[in-house]
Amino acid sequence: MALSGLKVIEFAGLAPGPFAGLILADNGASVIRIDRPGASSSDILCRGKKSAAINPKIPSGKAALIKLLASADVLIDPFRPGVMERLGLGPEVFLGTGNSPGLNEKLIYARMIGFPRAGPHKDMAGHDINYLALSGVLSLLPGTTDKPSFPINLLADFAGGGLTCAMGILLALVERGKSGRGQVVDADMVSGSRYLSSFPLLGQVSQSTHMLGPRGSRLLDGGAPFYNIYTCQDGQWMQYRPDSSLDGWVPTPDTQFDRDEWPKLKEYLTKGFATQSRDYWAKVFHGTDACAVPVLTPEEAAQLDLSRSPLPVPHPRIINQSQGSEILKSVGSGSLALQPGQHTREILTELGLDNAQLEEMVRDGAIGISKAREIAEGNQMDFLSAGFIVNFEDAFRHFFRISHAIRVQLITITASKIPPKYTMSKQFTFEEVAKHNKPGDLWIVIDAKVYDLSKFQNLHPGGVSVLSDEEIAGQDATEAFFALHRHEVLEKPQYKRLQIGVIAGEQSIVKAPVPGEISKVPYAEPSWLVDGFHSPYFTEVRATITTENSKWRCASLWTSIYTPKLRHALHPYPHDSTHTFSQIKEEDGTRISQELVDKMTALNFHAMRLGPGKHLKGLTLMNGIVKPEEFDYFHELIINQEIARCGARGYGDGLLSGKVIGLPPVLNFGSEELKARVIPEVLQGKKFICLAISEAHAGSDVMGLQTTAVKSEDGKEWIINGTKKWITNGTFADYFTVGCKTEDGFTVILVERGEGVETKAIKTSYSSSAGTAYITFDNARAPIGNTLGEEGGGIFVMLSNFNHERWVMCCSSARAQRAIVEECLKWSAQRKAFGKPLNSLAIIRAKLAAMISRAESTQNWLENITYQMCNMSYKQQAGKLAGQIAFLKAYSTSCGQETAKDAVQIFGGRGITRTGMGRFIEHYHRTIAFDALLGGAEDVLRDLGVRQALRGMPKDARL
Ligand code: HEM
Repeated sequence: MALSGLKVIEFAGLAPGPFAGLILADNGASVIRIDRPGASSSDILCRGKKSAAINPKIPSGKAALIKLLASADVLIDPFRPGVMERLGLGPEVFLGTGNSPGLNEKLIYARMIGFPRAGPHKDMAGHDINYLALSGVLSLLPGTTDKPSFPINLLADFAGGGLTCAMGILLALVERGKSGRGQVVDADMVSGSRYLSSFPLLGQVSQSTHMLGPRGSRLLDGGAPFYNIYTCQDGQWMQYRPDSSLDGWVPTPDTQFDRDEWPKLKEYLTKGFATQSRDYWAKVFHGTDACAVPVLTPEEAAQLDLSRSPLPVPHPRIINQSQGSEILKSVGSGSLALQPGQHTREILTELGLDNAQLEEMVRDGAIGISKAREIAEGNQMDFLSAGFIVNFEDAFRHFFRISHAIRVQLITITASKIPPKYTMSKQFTFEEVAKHNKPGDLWIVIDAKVYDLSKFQNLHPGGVSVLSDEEIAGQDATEAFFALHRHEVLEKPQYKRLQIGVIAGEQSIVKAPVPGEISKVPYAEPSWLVDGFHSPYFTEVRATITTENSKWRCASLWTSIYTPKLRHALHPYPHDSTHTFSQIKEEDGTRISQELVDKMTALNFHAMRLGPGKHLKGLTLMNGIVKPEEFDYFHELIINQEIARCGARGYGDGLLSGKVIGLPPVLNFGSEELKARVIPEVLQGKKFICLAISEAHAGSDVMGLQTTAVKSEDGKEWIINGTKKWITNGTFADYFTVGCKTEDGFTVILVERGEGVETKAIKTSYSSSAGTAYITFDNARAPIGNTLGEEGGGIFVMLSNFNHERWVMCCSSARAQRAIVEECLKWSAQRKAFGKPLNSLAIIRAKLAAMISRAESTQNWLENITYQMCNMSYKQQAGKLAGQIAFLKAYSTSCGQETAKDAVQIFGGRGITRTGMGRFIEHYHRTIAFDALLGGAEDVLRDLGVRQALRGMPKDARL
């Protein structure tokens, strides 16, 4: 194609810039749209383009953009004057100035703005209608006598703007072919509209008679009866330059240009056309030179188009560019939706950036990587789901490959796209459904709802043959469906739309899980949340809060997280209601947004995660649902368990787990000055902190750590050297609570991010949403006042911290096991093997029994220890509970590992598949190893517990 090999970088903007890019893409150019990370896009002019989400305000993002532009042919700048310059991406950077060379002097730097760049309106915001108004063209357009009307946004945005800009780019390319140099193309919509309107504007200047007179009286603005639109009998219109006669007054050939006769001629034509339908008149005039044609709808126009496509095809056609396949291929070469960041990884990898660099850029907010794979899969599934126009193009592309015949049929279907044939509440009988039992006319019933899969069948990820099976097509496929799909499949908008009605007199029985609702599945909730059960620990006061646990989730924190509006703001790419925020984050690995951190701050969530204590004084907790002085470890237990409920392990840690383990040493052992400075900003989510103990050299063995801290000559600072590994939240932390070897032994020091501190991401088996880091301290400095506890007394600081940290892990582990129990109970009931539900097999029941027992025993032991914590001082806890908690931690994670293993056996292949029925099992099985290591490996902890017990043995104890 004409522009093959041309690399175009288009900064995302409104209609004109994207249209210029579209013209280039349609003609073979590779167009990359640059979006802002986290932005959403409703741009439909994205056919054949790719998207990279890059933030030029972050240094690494800017560097990547410069690299990209240094190898590009064309840049499309849609911003107001000065924006690109302020970003350091102005034309001079690439094209050079008189004195200094540019980075890419072949670049064609196309600038598309509204008002002329040098005029008085240059800095004002505007839209098509404003540019048209200032161009002088709007005042010439038809309308009523007192004001003109405007042709939607076609004139300034597209004709005077995008098209003109594309023409400028082509001219510059021709020029570059001669000179070898690129240049700036300066296109503004006011000037473009004026140029485009040369005919009427020149007509005005030359005082052409056609252009004279008030609006509505001139040749081309509705004045002339023969340049007009007439309503026919059926309410449709004819556009007409006539040549006819009628009773009474009869126009003569001279009447046409006799302006005094125009009113009569108009009336004559108006009455005449109203006597017959539009299609009647269309037939009368067809094939004549009367210049009268019907006014078509876009769908009808599509039928007449050579391409037979409802999508406008690139034009003009260039000789040798075959009008059939080439054009259609280019129309079908992209979707009407382009996800911001969909191709970031691909584009930047091509540019030479490696995965580690990309990960780091994601964390820095320099780039956004949307879930391209899912989107690609989504596109596949989305085709034609309900004849929605946005899906049409993919469907078209898909079918185009299959056969011409189907393609034509498809166009017919989608051209009449809009009103769905049925509403979701339309009632059918099983007999009616049964008639639709063939490919192409295929309905099924799932849980009393009727789905029309005729258009979806070829796009079904499980294939078409399963759907056309005689036991499925036209039948009640509820059982077959739930054996193979999670319920949330039906909740996804693209599949929900397949529902065309319900079965009369039948009730749906499958209930979609509602976030925040208490599960009715046995053992899916701890007993104190289950109706009819009692607890010694969850008192009336606490129970109100806890049994309204769902309220906690629904009404406060979780609503903030899951509210669709917020979710949209936080995560702009499309997803359905059940594909929760946490799952998305877990998958894309980006860190939680500041907006979410702030929402949590508003509830004082960060403070509550540190347990009861002075730090809560004066705070309003959870919108006042619990008083600071009443807040105890049971409340904190609930918080920890609610976080675990999201079933996204890395994301859970990304919700600032680093603070839960990194801040207590400051809280309990920091100087007053340090506490006053650090604690408020961390609890308010303004700064992030992590605990940096483990190293490549030593993990559970803290005394084997090799990071050193020595005092500076003046004795005022620590100078720290060494490395730390597997540090949760480390990639984005501002503060590091660091375990160091010092002269006196082991000392804990608070180090601030600054010179000598470097962090980089470590890829682990869970999500990089957790910000797991490798840290290097290279002569990093910290004031002596940042010492936490005694010099050489670090082990004491850490021991008391370990208790809390391990207990938090036990809370999460108990909850996570329960979620797996629920999954397994549901799956074994709905999955059939050897003709019976899985749960009819004794071996499966034995596995369930073991899982339930493990989850229950972990929770019950946990509650007992929590009760002890509520009744002991921090110091007493350190002395008495270290062993208990170490045992529980080792027990719960070993239970978790067993449960993960059993669950995979129950789920079979699905248990190791990242999507579909077993996705939570796969996730748990993959990430449980973390829990078994963090806070001390299981064997180390057990041994610690026994040693503590041995120390407590009475000297006189004898058998
Ligand atoms: C509204 C109707 C249906 C929709 C929207 C639908 C959608 C899907 C989706 C999205 C998948 C991908 C699986 C996943 O990752 O979860 C899938 C897989 C599958 N579907 Fe369907 N489906 C429907 C009906 C059916 C029916 C009635 C059958 C009949 C047996 C069926 C059989 C399958 C099979 C065998 C797979 C592959 C499962 C696997 O890989 O484990 N589907 N379907």
